[in-house]
This record gives sequence, C-alpha cells and structure tokens, in this order.
Amino acid sequence: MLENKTIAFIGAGSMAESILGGLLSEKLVNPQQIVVTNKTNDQRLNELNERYSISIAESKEDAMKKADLVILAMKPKHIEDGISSIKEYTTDNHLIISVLAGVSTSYIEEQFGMKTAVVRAMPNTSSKVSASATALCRGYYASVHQLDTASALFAAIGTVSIFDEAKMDAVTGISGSGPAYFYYFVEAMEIAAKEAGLPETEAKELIVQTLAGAAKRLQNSDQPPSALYNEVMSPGGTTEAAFKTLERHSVQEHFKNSIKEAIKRSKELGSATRSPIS
Ligand SMILES: NC(=O)C1=CN([C@@H]2O[C@H](COP(=O)(O)OP(=O)(O)OC[C@H]3O[C@@H](n4cnc5c(N)ncnc54)[C@H](O)[C@@H]3O)[C@@H](O)[C@H]2O)C=CC1
Ligand SMILES: O=C(O)[C@@H]1CCC=N1
Repeated sequence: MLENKTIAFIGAGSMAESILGGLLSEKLVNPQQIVVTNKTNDQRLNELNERYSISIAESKEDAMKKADLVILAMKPKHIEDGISSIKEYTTDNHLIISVLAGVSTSYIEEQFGMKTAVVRAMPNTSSKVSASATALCRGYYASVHQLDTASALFAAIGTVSIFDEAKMDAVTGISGSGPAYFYYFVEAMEIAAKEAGLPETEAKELIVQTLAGAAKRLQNSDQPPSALYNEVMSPGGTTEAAFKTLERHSVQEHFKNSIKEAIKRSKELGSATRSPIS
C-alpha cells in the first residue's frame, strides 16, 4: 500500500525518529521514500540523515512536492506555525497524518482551509522497535481508503486500533504516554536492585525479562491483572510484603490519578487549539 509513496515528516523530533526508524527497520519503505524537515536545527537533520540515510528536504516546498503522506510531528503549540509553513504547497493528493496530542482533526482541517484529508494518530515511542500501540481516527474529509493507508503504515510498526475521535485524549494518556510509566517503574526496580547489591547489567536483564514476561502473560491470559498478581503472591511471602507497602501508600490510586492528569492535559492541549466550530 505504501509502495512508491513518499512520506514527509514535518518535525524531526523523537516521535518522528521512532516512526521512521520503525518503518525502515521493518523495510516497509526504503530511505529514499522518507523526507524530513524541521523548524531549524540542521544538525538534527544531518544526524537523522547519517543514521538512516533518509533525505533532508531542501525546503518545505520540496518536501511537500515529493510527499504523498505528510506526518505532522511538531509539538501541539507549534501546529499553527507548522501548518502555515506547508499550507500553500498542500494539494488534494496529500494525506495529512497528525500525531499531535490533543489536536483535533477539525482544527487541522480548519488551519489548512480546504478539504484536506486528515488522519489523527496516537502512536508511542515503541514504534522504534515495531511495537507501538497506535490509535487512529479519521477527519471529515479523509476516506476509508486513506484511513486504511494510515493503518498500513502504523501496522508495520505495531498494533493499530480505530477509535472515535472523542476517545483520543483517553488513548493519549493511556498508550501514548504509557511507555514512560513503565520506564519509571523499571527505574525504581533498577534503583532497588542496585541498593540491594545486584550488578547493574544482570539486574537490567532480570527486570526487562520480567516485564516482557508479564506483558506476555497479560496478552495470553483472559484473567484480570488482579488474578495474575495474586498468583505471584504467596501468603506471608515477599510479594505480599511489597503489596502491603504499595497499598499503605495508595500507589495504585495515585498512579490512576496520574493517568487522569495525562488525559486532562491532552484535552487542555486540544482546547488551546480547538476551533470555535468543533
Ligand atoms: N514523544 C512521544 O512519546 C509521543 C509524542 N507524540 C506527539 O508527537 C509530537 C512530537 O513530539 P516529540 O517528537 O516528542 O517532540 P520533539 O520536540 O522531540 O520534536 C518536535 C520537532 O518539531 C520541530 N518543529 C517545530 N515547529 C516546526 C515547524 N513549524 N516545522 C517543522 N518542524 C517543526 C521541532 O524543531 C522538533 O524537532 C507532539 O505533538 C506529541 O504530542 C505522540 C505520541 C507519543
Ligand atoms: O507527553 C506528551 O505530550 C506526548 C504525547 C503522548 C506521549 N508523549
């Protein structure tokens, strides 16, 4: 589906790199099919060029002329600027895919000021290792075929789920930010391991395999997480000792509330850009 298609990234930060890195390692596209642009920062573009042999656009006009798919990958606060820098080069043939947290398809359509096909995506940085959990929704002018094209792109770098746009802020707080939550817990485990005298490399190996194993169990089991952690917990044993402290400090409650903050923030990022008619 992406054969002979060129993908332009408008914004060359960590999310752009995660996506393009995944697409290239899965060989869904070859480096000549990817062109990147940034606000400034030639050093960053050169770095990506050296790392992945992708093309650096001479200008936004050059990128848009080459592109079939255009991935908006700047921060939400730069969206207005980002779109105004490519608007005049946008045609009916372009499919715009936005990965921006919070920003609605109607806002993007309005900024383009024409019947632009927009797909909103929420991937995560696990794209880089082809293990993203990506959610997609389509804007008013995007066809089912164009949604399929976006699905094909993200399916190469993980799973794809289609949602109503109203759910995208929740998705952002859950799976968009999600990898960071697990990294944070892993960091705590690494610190605890170090303080208990385990060598760093071996501890990391144990922790990462434990995480991967738990993820695999969750994927292969119909049981709720509570059944799985109860299975680990022997009465009067080590896990129970840990859980007593977790419960005493209401860690799960605080964690849940933290995720709600992420969802709220996605809504805020969107309302800062929301169009009066959306
Ligand atoms: N980092 C993550 O885990 C995820 C990020 N996202 C979304 O991806 C977007 C990018 O996030 P990051 O890559 O983390 O940010 P970042 O700050 O690493 O990268 C953003 C890039 O956009 C460039 N940029 C700004 N204005 C521009 C313009 N007018 N034209 C071209 N480039 C421009 C900046 O120079 C920068 O290189 C955000 O909107 C975020 O909500 C979505 C899912 C996950
Ligand atoms: O933190 C953020 O705003 C972005 C969106 C989801 C993950 N990272």
